[in-house]
Formats: sequence, structure tokens, C-alpha cells
Amino acid sequence: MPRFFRPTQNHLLIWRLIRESFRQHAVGYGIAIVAMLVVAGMTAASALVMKYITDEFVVSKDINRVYLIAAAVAGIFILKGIATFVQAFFLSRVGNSIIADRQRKIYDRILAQGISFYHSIPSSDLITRVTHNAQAARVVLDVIVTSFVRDLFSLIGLVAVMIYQQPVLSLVAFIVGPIAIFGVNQILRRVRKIMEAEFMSLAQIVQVMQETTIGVRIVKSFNLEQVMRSRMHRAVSDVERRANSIAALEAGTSPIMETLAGLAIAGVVLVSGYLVVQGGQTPGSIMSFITALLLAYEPAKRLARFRVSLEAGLVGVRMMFELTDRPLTLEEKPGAEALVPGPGKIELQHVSFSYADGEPVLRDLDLTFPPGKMTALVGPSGSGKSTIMNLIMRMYDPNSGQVLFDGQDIAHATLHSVRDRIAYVSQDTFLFTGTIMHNIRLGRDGASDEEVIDAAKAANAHDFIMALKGGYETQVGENGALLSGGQKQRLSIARAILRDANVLLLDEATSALDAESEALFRAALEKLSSGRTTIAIAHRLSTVHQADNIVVMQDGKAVQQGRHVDLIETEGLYRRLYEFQLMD
Ligand SMILES: Nc1ncnc2c1ncn2[C@@H]1O[C@H](COP(=O)(O)OP(=O)(O)OP(=O)(O)O)[C@@H](O)[C@H]1O
Repeated sequence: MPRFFRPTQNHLLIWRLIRESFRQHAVGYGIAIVAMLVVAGMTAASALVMKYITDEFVVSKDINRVYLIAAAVAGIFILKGIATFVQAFFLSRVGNSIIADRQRKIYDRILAQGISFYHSIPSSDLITRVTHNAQAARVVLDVIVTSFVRDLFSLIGLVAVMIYQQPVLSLVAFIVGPIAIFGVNQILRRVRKIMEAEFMSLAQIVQVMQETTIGVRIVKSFNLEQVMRSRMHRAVSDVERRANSIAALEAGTSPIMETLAGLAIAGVVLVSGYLVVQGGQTPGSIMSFITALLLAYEPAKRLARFRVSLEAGLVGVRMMFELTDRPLTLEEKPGAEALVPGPGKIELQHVSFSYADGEPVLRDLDLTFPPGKMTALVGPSGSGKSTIMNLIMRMYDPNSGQVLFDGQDIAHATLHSVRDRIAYVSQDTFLFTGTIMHNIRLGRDGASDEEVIDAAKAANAHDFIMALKGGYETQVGENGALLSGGQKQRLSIARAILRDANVLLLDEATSALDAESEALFRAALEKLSSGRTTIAIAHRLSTVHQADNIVVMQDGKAVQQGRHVDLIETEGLYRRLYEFQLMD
């Protein structure tokens, strides 16, 4: 069986889409469908009335009847016009609402996913899906409704008129129908493949665009314009080529239909001419029949193309369901309860973890982070420091063992309550598009302007903010592009101060700041960490002297623990790392 013919799969997809959408938009669809039925009825009536126009004018020559027929014709077309408007209006409204619903659903599902999901699909792919797949859902529903209601019922009405007027002639016209449908179906073979490839190229365009904007400094300084330009041109040409292929396929249905329709109409003209000239039939019935036949052509053509249009849209719908049906990579346990607030003691008990099967990153790790104290995590690159933070924030669950907050296993707590306890300052300070005020306030939704300003003061950010022309209302640009590295870091500290959580996770920046920025940053950090359970990944050992405890990681194990003064006295990894950095 050819690949395109997958009836059950397509039927299931369509059925699910209809079930999910029609229930929600029953009223809108109901009105549009009634209007479509009126359009179909009026189309058939306009063919039917041709008989009276011809026969009354030519045969009876009664002027009163002419008035009546003229009024009927006007009535038919006015009603058809109104119904066409109502149908188009409601279908568009429902369609727009479906796009909006789907976009919300897709986004909400993506947002609910654990972090490993984000590592498994390129962001450009996700971005493209939010727009493209939601649009596809609307296209499919539009095609189904207009084909199955307006076109199908118009066709049924017109065929009824044809059979009623001329049963024999109708037979001549109907022979070509099945031939046309067969011809068009041949085209379906390639549509799905091309649409899938087109989606990949669209995502590619978004990806190149993203990398160009995010990495613009690298692109410029490494003279990568030509490389990026060729990547973009290739992706754009791919989309163009595929759009042309689809257009050619869709247009390809026309010659088949036109040729067959021409033959059918010629046959009908021949037979009807014979019936009128030789058989003595009235021309009115033949006129009505021919009008119905001509009017039937457009809906018949659209119905013949139905599967081509449907298949093109279904590619996006299939991708959408595939995305929204993916199980969440990290979920709350059924009956999860909020953590009971406590002093902020964090423990890892027998924790083992790997990102990929067979590649252990943490091995049976036991660690305690005492409440209100500062613990520094040090160790070579790849030793598992960031992974410990990931587990404490419950970005992942350990393969075995437990992470406890004040004695409670966070795997059984609500995600929100775990993260509510934590303020996280990452090394790549991320700022959202918007003002400085907006960015700090993200630390605690609903904080007053005064609270934001107090946090900024505590983070040693207030002075530089006030020196900016717009003050707190200054736009930071995309990812804080308009601010310096040191300024961004102090804003992220202000955000964490505002959060006022009792656990502070600090992934220290590797890039060195100038002496003044560094001093301001350190002072802000000290204020932030005092009295909080602080876990800091320290890349530079010069910054850990003050820590209450230092955990030295190596290959997923804690190989040494203690204060700086003690560790430096002991032969071991810490001393070697320290001496190495001093030499550096
Ligand atoms: N998302 C991920 N998927 C797969 N492997 C990962 C992922 N993140 C980290 N790893 C691997 O896990 C190991 C530990 O990484 P981790 O980031 O915890 O180290 P680290 O001590 O914080 O290193 P660094 O000091 O360089 O930041 C490394 O071998 C790394 O390649």
C-alpha cells in the first residue's frame, strides 16, 4: 500500500482534532455550518430558477411572471450573499480562536516540561512549532468544514437539480467524476514528504536567525558573515523550492480537472442539443441543467483536491500532537504536598545520578549543607558541581538516593514549593527584555517599587541605575545587551535579594570583572548570603576563603571537605588546585 494512504492514522488525528475543537467552539461552528447550508441551498436554487427564466421568457411571455422571477433571483442572491458573509465571518473567528488556543496549549506544555526536554529538541524547532503547527490545526479544520459542509452540500443540491431536470444527461456528466478523483489522488503521494521537509527548513531559518542575533559578537569578530549568509540562503532556498513543489502539485490538479470537465461539458452540449433540436424538449430544463453542471464544477474541484490540502495541514497537526503528547520528563508525584518551611538544611543522601545511561556523574554522594552557612563547591571541570545544583533545584531526579530540604524529600514535594525556597544566581546572568524595574521584580511577583529599589541598593546597583538616563525604567535590551557584565550581575543579585528565599544557589561567574565591579559584586553577595544556606560553585579558589565549609568534588564524589585553612594544610586535591591557580 502506498505510504500516503494511512487511513486509520489520519482518521484518528482528524477525529481527535475535531473532538477537541468542536466542543469548545460549538456555537461558532454551528452558525457557520447553518450559513454554509444556506449557501449550498441558494446555489442549487439559482440553478433551478434558470428553467423558469428561460421557459417563461421564451415560451409564456407573461410579464407578471417575469417580475416574480426577477424578485426570486434577487432574493436568492441576497440571501446567498448574507449567508456567505456570516459563514466567512464565523469561520474566521473560530479559526483565529483555534490558533490562539493551540498556541497556548503548545506553549503551556513546553513550559511544563523538565529541563532535559529542552536539551532534546532544538529551540528553533520549538519556536517554529508554536506558530506553524497551530496554524496547521486551523487549516485542517477549515478544509474539513468547508469541504464537508459547503462544498459537499452545494454539490448534492446541484446534482439533485441536474437529475431532476435531466436524468439521462446527468449520467454523461457523472462518468468523469471518479476518473478525476483517481487522477488527483495520485498527487497525494508526495505532499506529506514535502511538507515535512518544508517544516525542517522553516525551523532551520529560525535557528540561523537565533544564532546570528545571540552570537552576533562572534559572528562579526570571526568574520563569519559569509558562513551565516550561506546557511541562511540555503535554508531560504530550501523553503522556496519546497513551496514551489507543493504549488506545482496543487496546480497539477487543475489540468486534470479542466480537461475532464471540458470533455464532460462538450458531451453534455452534444446530447442536450440533440434533445432540444431533434427531441422537442423545452430549453428551460436544459439551461437549468447546464447551469447546475457549471456551478457544480468549482465545489467538485475543491472536493477532489480535498485530500491534498488536508494532507498538507495534517503534517503540522501530527507534529503538534506528537509534541503535546510527550510525557513530561519531570513530574510532580500524585498527592505531592508543599514543603514545610524550615531553617534551610539541605542534605544529599546516597545520591547517584547520570544524564545518560551508563555514564554516572554523581556516585553515591552524601553531603550536608548546614542551615544559614556558606558551602563552596570546588573541583575540576566536569566533576559534578553544577549537577548537584540541578538536583537541589529538582531540575532532575536522582537515579537513586534522596535530596532532603529540612528532612523532607523534594521528590515528593510540589515543584513550586521547592523552587520557592531557592534564589539562584547563575553565571550567565539572564535578563528578560523590558525595563530594569521589571527585571528585578521578577524575583518576587507583586513586590512594590520601594522593595525593588531597596533590593537594588543592597545589591550595589542603585547608583549605576540612577546614573542611567531612564533610571529604573531603562530598557535593558535583549538579554541585557545594553548593560555591562558587572551591571548585569548586580541586577541578578538584586533579583535574588528581592526573592528573599532561605536557600541561595550561586554559580559564580568564571569571567573576571574589573576590580571595582568585583568588589561591589562581592559586597552585594555577602549581604545576600548572610543568614541563608548558601551553596556556591567557586571557579576561582581565591573567593572561597570565607566559606564555612568547602566540598572538593572529583569524578562525582566528594573527596575532601573542610575550611580553607585546614584543607590548605592537608596533602590532597584542594592544595594541588590551589597551588595551580596561584601559579596561574
Ligand atoms: N545536560 C546534560 N546532558 C548530558 N551530560 C551532561 C549534561 N550536563 C552535564 N553533563 C555531563 O555531566 C558531567 C558533570 O557536569 P557538571 O556540569 O556537573 O560539571 P561541573 O563540575 O559543574 O563542571 P564545570 O566546572 O565545567 O561547570 C560532565 O561530564 C558533563 O559533560
